[in-house]
Amino acid sequence: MRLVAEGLSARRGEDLIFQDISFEIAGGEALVVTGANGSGKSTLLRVLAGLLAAEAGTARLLAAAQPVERLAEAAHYLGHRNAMKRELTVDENLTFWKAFLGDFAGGAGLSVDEAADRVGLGGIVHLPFGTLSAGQQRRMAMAKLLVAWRPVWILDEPTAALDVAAESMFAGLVTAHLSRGGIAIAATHQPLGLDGVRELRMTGFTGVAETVW
Ligand SMILES: Nc1ncnc2c1ncn2[C@@H]1O[C@H](COP(=O)(O)OP(=O)(O)OP(=O)(O)O)[C@@H](O)[C@H]1O
Repeated sequence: MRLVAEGLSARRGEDLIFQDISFEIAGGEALVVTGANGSGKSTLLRVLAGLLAAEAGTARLLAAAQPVERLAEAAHYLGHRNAMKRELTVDENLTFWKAFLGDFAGGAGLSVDEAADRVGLGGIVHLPFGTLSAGQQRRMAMAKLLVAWRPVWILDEPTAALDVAAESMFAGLVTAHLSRGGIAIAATHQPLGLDGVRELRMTGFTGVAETVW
């Protein structure tokens, strides 16, 4: 499996945020996206996740398991927000995501209870998500990655609000995902505690006039 991005450019409003970004990631590899605030990390991840149209370029997953029309079909996206309903319990939220996302070919997600155990929160799946601490909420959002098998993980600041123990737990989740042949792309200001990770450094391109193209 390979994720191939070629000539990606993106615009927010009138502004060109970045241009001509190309990279290739094989199964089992991770790419960390770094750069200053506003340099376009989240924008790039949103383009990869299919949430924002690219101005130019393509991102494709070449997978042996099944033909992939859109990268988003094979990807989990964990954004700044946790994408959980506050008034539903942890169990109800994760059960929804498990059914909604389904499994991509070549793998199977964990049960809700197993996923909660894996993020160290096994005893509290009956609680409304909104009653959890910020760090617990983030851990539960990570459990979403585990309940449905998707080979590509797209992660925006995944370890914000996590304590040191949770950071190392998360590094373990990503390492296990890579060892299953998965791919991880993470924007971060903090080291993720992963070995041998490639870096894509965003330098920013905001405010450049269209005529510069
Ligand atoms: N919805 C939007 N409309 C217009 N401009 C936007 C929008 N969202 C982001 N931008 C602009 O796009 C640029 C890149 O933002 P982006 O969130 O991708 O950066 P980032 O590298 O992820 O930043 P941070 O490290 O602060 O999270 C910024 O100049 C931002 O102001």
